[in-house]
Order: sequence, then structure tokens, then C-alpha cells
Amino acid sequence: MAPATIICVGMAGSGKTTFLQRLNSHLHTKKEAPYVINLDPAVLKVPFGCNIDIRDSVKYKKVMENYNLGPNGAIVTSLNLFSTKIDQVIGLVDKKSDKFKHCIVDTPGQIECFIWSASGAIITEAFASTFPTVIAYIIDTPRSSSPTTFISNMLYACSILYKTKLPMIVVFNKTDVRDADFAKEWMTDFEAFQNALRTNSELNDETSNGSGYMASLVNSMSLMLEEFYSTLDVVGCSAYTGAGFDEFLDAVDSKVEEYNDYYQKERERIIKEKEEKEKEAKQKQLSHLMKDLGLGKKEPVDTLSDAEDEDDGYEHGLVEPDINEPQREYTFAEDRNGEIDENNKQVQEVYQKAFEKNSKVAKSDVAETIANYIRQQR
Ligand SMILES: Nc1nc2c(ncn2[C@@H]2O[C@H](COP(=O)(O)OP(=O)(O)OP(=O)(O)O)[C@@H](O)[C@H]2O)c(=O)[nH]1
Repeated sequence: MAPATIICVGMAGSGKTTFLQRLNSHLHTKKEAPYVINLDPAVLKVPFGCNIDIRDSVKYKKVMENYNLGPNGAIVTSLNLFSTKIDQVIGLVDKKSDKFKHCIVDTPGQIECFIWSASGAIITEAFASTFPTVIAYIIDTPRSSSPTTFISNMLYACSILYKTKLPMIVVFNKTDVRDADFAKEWMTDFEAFQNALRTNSELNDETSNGSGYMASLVNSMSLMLEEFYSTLDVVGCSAYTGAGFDEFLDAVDSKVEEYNDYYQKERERIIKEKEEKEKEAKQKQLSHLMKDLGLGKKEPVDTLSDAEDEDDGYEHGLVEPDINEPQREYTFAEDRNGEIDENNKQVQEVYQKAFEKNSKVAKSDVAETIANYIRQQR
């Protein structure tokens, strides 16, 4: 069975690295050592052993110096450089894929550098098209206890889900500081969230009672997000104490199933649709080309030539064949047929048909067609 890839994303300081460190040791104690990848080029120390580390191939400080970039620009550029080798990375993971059940990936703290960059999309896409891939969105629970920060975090999660089109688990981390029950309740009970909005002191003074601008904006957003919540798995974890990690692994299993049943088919459908569109566009271009060459028309081809009125064949650049010259092959030799790919085959067929139509000769031998054409002109 293909290993599940868990891509860990989250706001800076939400605890991604600590979460992965705990997940790594949790899997080790279960004797299911994972394959670990670090994609954060700016991190100084990774507190766990990595199988692949972006810092081994891209030097973040050098990128800053060489390209004259600030911290975020250098992270994006480092990811861009790394993504050019992503097929090799996937190859390495694939080669060892029978030795582990999970591949865990840490991403840069600056979430936007990964999620909204071209390279981030290339990297996630590369994993998702090879392995069942799940996004773990890490949230700092104590910092999301106000309805506004909670909704901002949820909006971000929602945009990531629609951007990556991959199954997502929302992980409320740091439950040793604040339990995640309030967040789970807000996600399932609309009334509970409404109450929190009405009683929140940040959003209300004594008179407004939930009717202020911010409160009504948050209210509308929560309504909009209700449907999105139903697509998520929600888990409360503490990277410090290790609580909730078995529940997280169960959620990964259920999301992998979901990936296999729904997301994979949907991805295949999108890829197929894209390929068909490209094929159609190619075919259109080809018929335009044929039209430009005059090969698709019924009327005879107009040739622009200074020597149009001359009937002497020699003036048209025709020469007597050299009897000493070896006979040329005009079609591919049998053993070269395998080199023609499907597209070329189609192009060849279209040309062949156009040729036959033009010269009114049914035979497919191109050389003979040309000979007939010359005979007719004499
Ligand atoms: N109490 C508590 N603190 C935690 C937990 N997980 C992480 N932290 C703390 O949160 C802070 C940020 O943790 P990191 O793991 O560095 O977070 P990160 O998201 O990887 O950070 P960046 O990569 O810099 O964005 C650190 O001080 C951690 O010690 C947890 O479960 N409980």
C-alpha cells in the first residue's frame, strides 16, 4: 500500500515543528518509523532526524546574498530552486515506500510562502499525484480562543483546502494550555458560536450586544464556513504531552480512505479533462496549419512563383533523376515505426489524407503520389 503523505502547514509559531517532532517519536514508539522531509530552508535546527532536508541542497543565506533578497523572498526562491528537483525527491521517497507507512513533511513558518507560491503548488501536486496526501493544518488553540482569531484561522484553512484540493485535518495544538472543546463546539453548534459572539468583550461594548460591524462580519463569515466545517476532521493535540496523537493517526487513515475514494478520482478526472483540452487545441492548431498550407482545401493549391507561366519542367527546379543515386525511402522503415508517438501518428495521418485528396490518388505511397502529380503537370 502506498504510504500516506502528511503535509504540515500552519501560521508561524502554531507549533508545526514541535508537532512533527512528537508525531515522529509517537510513530517510532509504535514501530512505524516515518519518512521525514523538512521543507523549511530558514530553520536553524530541526529537532528530529530528516531523510530529506531542503537545507542540504539550498543554502538560505547564500540565496539572500546572491539574489539580494529579504527573508520571505529568500524562502520563496529557495523553494523554487528545490522544486526544480522535486521529481528526484519523489523518486527517492517512492524507492523506499515499502519501508514506511507515513511520510511527514514540515513547511516554512511563513505559510503564504508555501501555500500561495508556485513552487508550493508544484511540490504538493507532485506528492498528491504519487501518494495519498493529507494536509494537517496546525492551529495554536490558546491564541484562537476569541471568535475573531478563530474565524480568521478557519478562513485561512478554508482557502488552503480550496487551493490544494486535498483532504484536510484541522489540528488544535497546545491543548495542554487550553482545551479544544470550545472550538469543536463552535464548529458544530452555530448557536454556541452566536453566544460567544454576543458575549465577547473585544467585539461588544455594553450597548452593542453583537450588533457592531466586526461582530456582524464575523457572524456572516461563520455562516459561510458552516458547510466547509463538514468536510474537515478536527483533532485536539498537545505536542508537549503527546495527547491526541492516536486520534490524529485515526483521522489520517480516514482521510486517506477519502482521498482514495473521492479526491484521487477527482484529480484523475481533472488531469484527463486538461489533457483532452490540450489535445483539442493541438488539433485546432494543426487544422489551421493545414489550411494555411492549402492542404485542407478542395481547390488546387495556389503557388507563388516567378516561373508560374513557364511550362518547362526544368524551369520549376525539376531535374532529371540521377540514375547513380540510391533510391530513397519516403516512409519510415518498419523498425522505426515504434519511434512515432501518438501525436505524430495523428499528424502523419492528417498529412497523408490531405496529400491523397489533393492529388486524387488513393494510393498511400507518397513518392508515387508526387510522381503522378508531376506527370499531370506535363
Ligand atoms: N504549551 C505548548 N507549547 C507548544 C506546543 N507545541 C509547540 N509549542 C511551543 O510553541 C512555540 C512554537 O513552536 P514551533 O514548533 O517552533 O512552531 P512552528 O509553527 O514550527 O514555528 P515556525 O516554523 O517558526 O513558524 C515554541 O515555543 C514551542 O515550544 C504544545 O503542544 N504546547
